[in-house]
Amino acid sequence: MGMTMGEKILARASGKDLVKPGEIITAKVDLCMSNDGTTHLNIDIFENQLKAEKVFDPEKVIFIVDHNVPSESAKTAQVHKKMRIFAQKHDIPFYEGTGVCHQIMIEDFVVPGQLVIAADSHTCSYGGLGAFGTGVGCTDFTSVMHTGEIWLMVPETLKFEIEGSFKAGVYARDLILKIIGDIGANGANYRIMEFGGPAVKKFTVDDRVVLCNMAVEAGAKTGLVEPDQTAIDYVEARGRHDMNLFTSDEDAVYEKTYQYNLDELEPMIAIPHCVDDVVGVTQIGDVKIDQGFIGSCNNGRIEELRAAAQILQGKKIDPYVKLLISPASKAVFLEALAEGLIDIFVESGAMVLNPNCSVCWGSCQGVIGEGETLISTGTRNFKGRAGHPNSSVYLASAATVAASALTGKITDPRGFVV
Ligand SMILES: CC(C)[C@H](C(=O)O)[C@@H](O)C(=O)O
Ligand code: SF4
Repeated sequence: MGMTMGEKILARASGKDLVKPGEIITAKVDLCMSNDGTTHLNIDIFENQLKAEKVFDPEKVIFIVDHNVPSESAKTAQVHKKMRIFAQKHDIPFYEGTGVCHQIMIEDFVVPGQLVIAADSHTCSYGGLGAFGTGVGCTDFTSVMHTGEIWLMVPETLKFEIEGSFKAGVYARDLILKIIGDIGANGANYRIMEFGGPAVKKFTVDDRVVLCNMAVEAGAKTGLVEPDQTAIDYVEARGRHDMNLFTSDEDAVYEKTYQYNLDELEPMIAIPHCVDDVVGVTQIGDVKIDQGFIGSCNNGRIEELRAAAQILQGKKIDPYVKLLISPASKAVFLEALAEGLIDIFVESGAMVLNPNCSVCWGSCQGVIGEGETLISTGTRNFKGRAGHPNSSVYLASAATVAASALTGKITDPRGFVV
């Protein structure tokens, strides 16, 4: 019986030839990462409860300040200071204010075939490069940081076979929203979502990351795309050459297979307050907005910024609407600057912010008030996610957010793209 690529990654990490769903393994971790959402708690557990002296490997533990940066309060400044001191003491890579943690991991660390554990739920993003990334809580993370090992149950795998090609104005973001809407927020609980088929083979790494990043919003343990030349080129261009290219066997066993055709896909919107409450833009009706946000680990990369710039070029946003744009990393920001995208955003009336979690996290900048409505490229639209408990968040693609900022209400971007 064959194995899926996810099973192969876990077999390698646990030193076995074969693993099966349901089996409990002890695996060696290739990298682990923690951000300012919870690292202060991890440090407390590490120092005061474990009384640990050293991290398992200073080259494999990464701290990233991205959620509340620059700090908006003395309390978060203290959290960042604690991270900085620990990182210096243990001589581990430390990033502050240079991008959303997952984007930095993808740009600077992850290679196909790795097992990566991080104290953040969207660690599943690394499946875009063919790596098994998964998020854990503080106690599990602290133990990984100390021992370099973790126990895991091997998940079942769901296969998503994608064919066709995107119509103008429709993106990978719309596909993942559609999938989550169809299978539900618990539809992939503790499963691997493996995305494949002829369409995905043609996807860029950015698009693959968009799919895998939101796997956790369907409850998945991770999302994966088979690594190929596209993934190899991405990591080799960034100086990383040592990798394992695991692909699924012909006779691998999947719990279920789903089929999607991109030719039939329209721009999709998740309506408040659940990520799986998804409708097509043509069904949305008249929804006025107060603010738009383009950014996050799901949709703040260069391809999404290009899509937004194409729509905003030479136009002005609605004078009673704010549009906030935060490139996902310093590298993305510099690329956007070089391509003239930042000029287009600023000329349109948008506010361009430093790379960080920003409005997606809803506690640092661009917080919305009572009764306000946000349309966002972030990952979640839970009640209060972007600010006041009585506010509303709609999730959509960068193109839909840009088109909506121009008109002041949720708008189909297809009328704006060529
Ligand atoms: C702060 C962190 C623990 C959290 C997560 O795990 O996802 C955050 O990144 C989020 O998106 O809600
Ligand atoms: S951008 Fe949003 S989803 Fe991603 S890590 Fe930050 S807060 Fe979490």
